[in-house]
Amino acid sequence: MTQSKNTAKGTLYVVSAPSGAGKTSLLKAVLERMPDLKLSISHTTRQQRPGEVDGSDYHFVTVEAFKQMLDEGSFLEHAEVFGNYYGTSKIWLEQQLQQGHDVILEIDWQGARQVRKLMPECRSIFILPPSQQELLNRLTGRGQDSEEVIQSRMAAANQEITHYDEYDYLVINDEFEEASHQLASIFTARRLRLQSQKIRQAALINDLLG
Ligand SMILES: Nc1ncnc2c1ncn2[C@@H]1O[C@H](COP(=O)(O)OP(=O)(O)OP(=O)(O)O)[C@@H](O)[C@H]1O
Ligand SMILES: Nc1nc2c(ncn2[C@@H]2O[C@H](COP(=O)(O)O)[C@@H](O)[C@H]2O)c(=O)[nH]1
Repeated sequence: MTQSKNTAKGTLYVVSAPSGAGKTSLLKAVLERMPDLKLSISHTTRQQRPGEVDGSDYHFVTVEAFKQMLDEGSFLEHAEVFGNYYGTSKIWLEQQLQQGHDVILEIDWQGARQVRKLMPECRSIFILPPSQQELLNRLTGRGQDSEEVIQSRMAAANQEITHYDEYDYLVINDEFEEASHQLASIFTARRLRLQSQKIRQAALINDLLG
């Protein structure tokens, strides 16, 4: 049986949240449970944080290299966030989706808007912290940003949060385990759709049907 072009494709997910809300930590926990999900690694001009690995957390590039990639049309979307450039590589993403992988983009609301316009079939998820005070606690507790950077991220959080209702799903990251289960359940539910199961479970279904 030949699969139609559309059904063979993976699902694209866009995940956004104010800085410090916990999206990286939550996605890491979900990926441990669902290792076949693919997380896109963005290019950024921001400074590498202690403990971050080039090519794993981000592709850290110079402003010149970023602008060259932009001129060459290498990015699906890009944005300036907190004074640095961030972008999603187009080629890698297209290959993964074409091969049927589900891919997650961890990007800001500006990038999410661009992706929704280009790929309206994507599904988007917004993550909120339980309160402003807890967001500040998390940014401070992470211990990786200066006081000045933390203050600018708190100010930007108010702006980012106003965009929550542009997304398909909303997860409140209060208790970590519960939020990570909720996030995982979004990916799982989509995989259980009949059209998706017909592809994923083709061998089993064929066997049962005889
Ligand atoms: N539910 C939670 N309860 C308590 N602490 C949390 C929770 N979720 C995440 N954290 C902590 O909050 C801090 C910020 O989390 P994380 O780095 O994942 O945020 P982020 O949204 O990815 O931020 P950024 O956009 O700046 O990368 C980390 O120290 C993380 O361990
Ligand atoms: N539009 C895009 N936004 C991105 C991308 N990669 C990350 N981000 C967002 O930037 C901020 C800051 O992240 P940080 O790791 O420097 O704290 C956060 O909101 C990310 O979601 C991207 O490729 N495009």
